[in-house]
Amino acid sequence: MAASMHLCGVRTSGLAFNSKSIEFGSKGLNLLAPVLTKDINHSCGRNRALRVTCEARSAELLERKDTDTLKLNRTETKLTCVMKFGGSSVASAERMKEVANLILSFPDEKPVVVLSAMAKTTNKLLMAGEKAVCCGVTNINTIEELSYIKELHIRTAHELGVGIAVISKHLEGLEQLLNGIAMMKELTLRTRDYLVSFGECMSTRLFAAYLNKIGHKARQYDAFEMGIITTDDFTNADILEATYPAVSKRLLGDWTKERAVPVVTGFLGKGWRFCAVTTLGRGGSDLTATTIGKALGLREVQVWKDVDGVLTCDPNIYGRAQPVPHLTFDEAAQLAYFGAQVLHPLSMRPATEGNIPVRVKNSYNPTAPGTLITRSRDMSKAVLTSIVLKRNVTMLDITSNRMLGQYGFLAKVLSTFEKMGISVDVVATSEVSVSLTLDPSKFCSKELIQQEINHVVQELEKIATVNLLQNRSIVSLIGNFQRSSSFILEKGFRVLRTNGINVQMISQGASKVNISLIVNDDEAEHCVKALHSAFFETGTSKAVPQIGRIATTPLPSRENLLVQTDLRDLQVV
Ligand SMILES: Nc1ncnc2c1ncn2[C@@H]1O[C@H](COP(=O)(O)OP(=O)(O)O)[C@@H](O)[C@H]1O
Ligand SMILES: N[C@@H](CC(=O)OP(=O)(O)O)C(=O)O
Repeated sequence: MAASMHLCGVRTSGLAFNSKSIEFGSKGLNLLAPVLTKDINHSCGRNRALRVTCEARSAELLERKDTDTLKLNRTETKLTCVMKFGGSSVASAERMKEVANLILSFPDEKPVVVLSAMAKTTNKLLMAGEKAVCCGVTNINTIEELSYIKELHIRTAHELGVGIAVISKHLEGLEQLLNGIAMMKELTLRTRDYLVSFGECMSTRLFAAYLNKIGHKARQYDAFEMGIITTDDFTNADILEATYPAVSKRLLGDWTKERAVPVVTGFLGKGWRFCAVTTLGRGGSDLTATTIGKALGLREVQVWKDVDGVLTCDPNIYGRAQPVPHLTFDEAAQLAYFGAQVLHPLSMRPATEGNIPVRVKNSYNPTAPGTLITRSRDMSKAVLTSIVLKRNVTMLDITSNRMLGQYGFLAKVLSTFEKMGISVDVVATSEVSVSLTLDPSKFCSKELIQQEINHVVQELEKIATVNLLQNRSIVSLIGNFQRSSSFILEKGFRVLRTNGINVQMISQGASKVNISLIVNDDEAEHCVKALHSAFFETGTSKAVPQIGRIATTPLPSRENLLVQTDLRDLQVV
């Protein structure tokens, strides 16, 4: 067996598997073996033939007990942390220079740098792609977003003094791709991912070239050639376990040979089956950062933004938002999941698994302490931590036509969503009815959202009466509900009643760090402001006047509030 094989098309010691063949390199066998079963489950789904082949080869792999295992001793690495800079932090040549200075101002840190595309680039690329579909091949150069992207990157190269050679191939490639889209008159999800990848590929090349120019050795990496292996879910791919050893081997291997700062594209990966470029969902560079942090077992992951850390609410909704000094992984994950744009919803997963602290910092204000996210924190004085708003949610009230047993009914309802690939955010049940919310932003196709919703309603109407309620918002309160739920609810509902806001559902997660309220979209911002004023601007958010527990049984009538739980940590009462 060859010592060096292809890992999803990437030349590396390890394994390659696709729908037709699976091959294993002699190096890295033991390293990859323990993770393979998880990846097989994740990726093969119901493809039985593929699963059987994968499992057979996995067993063979484990039996061989190859002694030529790579010794990737974590303690040998001098790489200390990940520093991830978002689009706002690398928006211009001037910002890139500031970021370079910032990195150099920590001489003891040996960071892996992860960058997003320059601000606005991803949106402009997507817009250019949409326009290319219908503008005709001869009119590509009239797409103003293409001109904007070219102009921005060429100007940045000049201002950094690095010459445009580092990005000229990508600029040409981008134009060719848009031509192809115009010719085909279609933009598939796969092409969309390839299209947006140009943003990160160019920002990292410019930045690495600049570091080299100022005498600080740097090496640029495309994540999809570095071992970030994902599912093939274009536009929303999930990281596979095989990523960790592959990334570790590649980065540590190179670092051992030459101490050059790795500058890695955020947001991107390589789909395991088709070997095509994938993306991790909008804001996915945070997930790249924590994935690398876990892969290398680093001391800390820093995500540098344009705000002083995670704030008590979205500053775009309410200007009086304040930084939250300390959060647990669980709190941060809930906050991100329920819509706080500041962190990617899945970014806390690798950090939690690897127990790697995450620090959210402001690249515009580096001396601000930021937010530290760790496994645990002193919760004795914590009450409410943050308020998050997720708009444009659809709510369904589903009542059984027949008096089916609750378990059978619930199973049928949920399997309808499973079959249609629609994820449910929060769910509430009583004996014969279920209420749940759907997040339209998670639907596969923006154009088909209404069609998909109508379809799901039609399916559910075969077994139930369905009431569709659109234009709802989820207002999530993140805090210490283990200790002070009665206080938060009592105070929160008083505020809502005084402000005439009607709450239509309540949801408490089993992890006891969040309660979500469903309100009308047009009342949601007012709701956030009123709650923020009451909890964060009167000095009561830190004091716990009473200790209480929330009842988790549904209230008797659907006309009343429903107490429920979100599906990810379903709590049975
Ligand atoms: N609770 C919150 N705390 C901090 N920022 C928030 C919050 N909710 C929304 N935001 C928004 O998230 C932005 C930062 O996230 P993002 O745009 O992904 O940054 P970057 O592109 O630099 O990674 C902030 O500018 C802010 O407007
Ligand atoms: N450029 C991608 C990935 C990303 O993470 O960006 P940012 O760090 O600027 O949110 C996006 O816009 O979604």
